[in-house]
Amino acid sequence: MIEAVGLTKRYGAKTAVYNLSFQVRPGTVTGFLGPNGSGKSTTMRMILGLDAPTSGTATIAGRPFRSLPNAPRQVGALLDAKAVHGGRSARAHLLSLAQLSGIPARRVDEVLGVVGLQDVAGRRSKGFSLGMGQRLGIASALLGDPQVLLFDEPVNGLDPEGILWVRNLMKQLASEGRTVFVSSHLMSEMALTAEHLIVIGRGQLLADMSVKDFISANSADFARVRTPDSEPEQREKLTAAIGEAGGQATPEPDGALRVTGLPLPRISDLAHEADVRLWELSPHQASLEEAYMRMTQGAVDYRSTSDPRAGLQEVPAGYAPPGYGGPGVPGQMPNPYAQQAAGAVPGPGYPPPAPAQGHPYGAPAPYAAPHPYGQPPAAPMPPAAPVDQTVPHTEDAR
Ligand SMILES: Nc1ncnc2c1ncn2[C@@H]1O[C@H](COP(=O)(O)OP(=O)(O)OP(=O)(O)O)[C@@H](O)[C@H]1O
Repeated sequence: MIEAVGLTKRYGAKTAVYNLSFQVRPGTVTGFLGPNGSGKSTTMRMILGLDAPTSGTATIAGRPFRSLPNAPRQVGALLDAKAVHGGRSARAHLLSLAQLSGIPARRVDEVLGVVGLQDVAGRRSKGFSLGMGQRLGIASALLGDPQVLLFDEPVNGLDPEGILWVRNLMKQLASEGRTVFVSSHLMSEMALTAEHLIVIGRGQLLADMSVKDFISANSADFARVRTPDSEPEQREKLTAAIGEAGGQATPEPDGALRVTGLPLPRISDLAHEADVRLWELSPHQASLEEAYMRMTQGAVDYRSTSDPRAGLQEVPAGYAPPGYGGPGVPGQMPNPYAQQAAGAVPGPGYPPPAPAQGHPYGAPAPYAAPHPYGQPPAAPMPPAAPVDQTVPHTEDAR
């Protein structure tokens, strides 16, 4: 299990991560979502001991990464697929990692097979495509047959077949009881891959819940209702009738109404009673992408001037307040730190910097594993051989 408790990271005046607490449990794929610059990579780096938290802790199996015995056998990560010596072949790269971590050389060919790079294993990695580089990175992460895996944007640059392969691999790894924590910008992909989500915005926790609950909590099923475009008074009449009946009707950018709080038959009856003709009355269930955009619309740092979110409804109270104080979302999976998050309410611009807390492990160590390439993993990944106890622990190997 991965656990973050009160994790905070400041870079000078910039607060990249603030008071983040969550758990990533084994046996499921947990997606890590957040807009650009929201602190996902920083969080992953802190979990992997590559960055020292300003305050708070990040542990794996109860220990900080750097104090894990034989960390490369327990934790595998893909942070930056380009973190490979381009002059080395894929096999040589993996062999050097294996040797530094006391992993038997035969494991290299096993993971090359798992990621589908066996035919190009002798080629220098600088000639690899983005997707091949991703596969090599995934191979590095799998090398130690770890129980805990972190992947930062693993499908970056992959073609549809590669994306499907990564999806199957993540699910398979989780089904083997491993802890799989994966960040992605691709919501549709995350909806198909992850069962659980941790969503952050501007470094703070916005949600910690199942994909299903996230969608229903943030999409609040609604009806799309359309009245004749040329008769705006019909729309106004219906809006008033819906309001009197206890529903909410808000205009959509295309002129339709988004109605919540009333079932479809009731809306139909109200329209009939008000003598309003309907051109459309349809149920709507939001996608993960839509739910995500609603949840994070207040937490986006970088936004185009023609942002399609402009037309989205306000986030309901208690979902993503300006200060991102806490989840407070119906159906949310219990987060043991919810109380803490709810109490934080740091407001715009984050709270004043807390006194820096020395990190016991000093400077970052390189751990970034490169990426993979390959066919769908038909068979479970072969286990690595037992650890060779004669090899000294080299946790900084990666
Ligand atoms: N070494 C650093 N020095 C200063 N600021 C940093 C550093 N690393 C990250 N940041 C800042 O911290 C914030 C969070 O960055 P981070 O890369 O963790 O976000 P992210 O969610 O991974 O973004 P993306 O989805 O775009 O990769 C950003 O504003 C970023 O500019």
